[in-house]
Amino acid sequence: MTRITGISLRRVLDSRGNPTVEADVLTESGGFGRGAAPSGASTGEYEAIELPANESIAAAREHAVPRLEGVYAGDQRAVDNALRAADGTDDFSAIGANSAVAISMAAAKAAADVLGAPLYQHLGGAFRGENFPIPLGNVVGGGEHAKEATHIQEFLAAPVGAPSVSEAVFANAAVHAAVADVLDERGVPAAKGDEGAWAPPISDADAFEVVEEAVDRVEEEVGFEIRFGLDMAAAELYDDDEGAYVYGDETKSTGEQIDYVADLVDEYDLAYVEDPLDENDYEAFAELTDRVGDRTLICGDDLFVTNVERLQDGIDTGAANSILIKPNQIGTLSDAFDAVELASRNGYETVISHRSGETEDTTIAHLAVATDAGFIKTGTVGGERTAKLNELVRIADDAV
Ligand SMILES: C=C(OP(=O)(O)O)C(=O)O
Ligand SMILES: [Mg+2]
Repeated sequence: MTRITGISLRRVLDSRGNPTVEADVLTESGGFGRGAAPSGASTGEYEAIELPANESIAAAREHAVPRLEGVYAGDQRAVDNALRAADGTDDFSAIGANSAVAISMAAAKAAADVLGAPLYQHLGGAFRGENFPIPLGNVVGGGEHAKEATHIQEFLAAPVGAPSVSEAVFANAAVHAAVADVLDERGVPAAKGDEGAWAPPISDADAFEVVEEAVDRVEEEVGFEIRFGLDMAAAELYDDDEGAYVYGDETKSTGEQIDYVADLVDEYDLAYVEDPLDENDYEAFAELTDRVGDRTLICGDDLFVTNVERLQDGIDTGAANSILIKPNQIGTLSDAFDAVELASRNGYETVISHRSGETEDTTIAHLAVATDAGFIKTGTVGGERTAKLNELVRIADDAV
């Protein structure tokens, strides 16, 4: 029933207005699935390769589509193995991770369609957990996502005490609105960055104050615990030649960066810190995790790039206690699942994530529920972000 009979690939717009790959998968019994690739701006050095959309589409049409016809979409590993075989490299540099992930997600949706199950149920199976992920909501940001804003890439609301997904999602939106109020009261104008977070021209130190104030206001209003966290995207701050982290005119050695982050964790009771150190520095990650890993999540994004080999290195060295999962970093849903499984087996928390360039695709909301992930990071406002957040609300409401 789920045998693939056709795959169409096309260029569509992503949220930055750049071309990205969309895939449609059809099965012999009329099943249909559509997936679209997201795209990063602060990409990790070890990610699978995204090709220009038209090149990726041409290569996938030539090498992947003929191999996939006849494969069962319901057998996700067979689909993803066929994608890997068609590509022939270990980083999807031949057909592009953008076509690969779009097809991988579209096949999963086509199979779910045939089976008459919601995607999270198809991916997670009958015995998936009953938990829902806590959404981490980007409310202030800069770095590679906005010019003339904070050096730290993302300040993320974390509604850890929310009684439901819906209340968590609305709490993050309220923090986003409260940040606008606090900035307004301080006379700070703010545009928005790539993910819809406010991108004010203020120092990182001021941003901590603004976000703390906004979180406190909303916490009081909703009556449950809201903390916040960061994505420091420190590989973008790290200068190899200087051997230091560069914050405008200031620099910090690796030791100073570890002290800085450890102090921030304690001063602001941070729930989460993603990529606090350079993507090549497992040792520094391990030192920081040793210091604060008992009271916060130290998450590897650029460090692990959803790659089981890099995650295993992290497990072996004690680097981080959590992993960001971005399917397009590795190219297929099977690879993303393998990373989740290895993480879970070793006590690492999993955070399913969007990219800064997104589409209306909602696969990651289903993936987060299917894998019983503790968190999902998919923005706060903006159509390409609310597409996932609203899908999460629908899943919780059993209305997909
Ligand atoms: C979502 C992120 O940004 P990008 O997609 O630009 O890598 C991130 O770094 O976690
Ligand atoms: Mg990141």
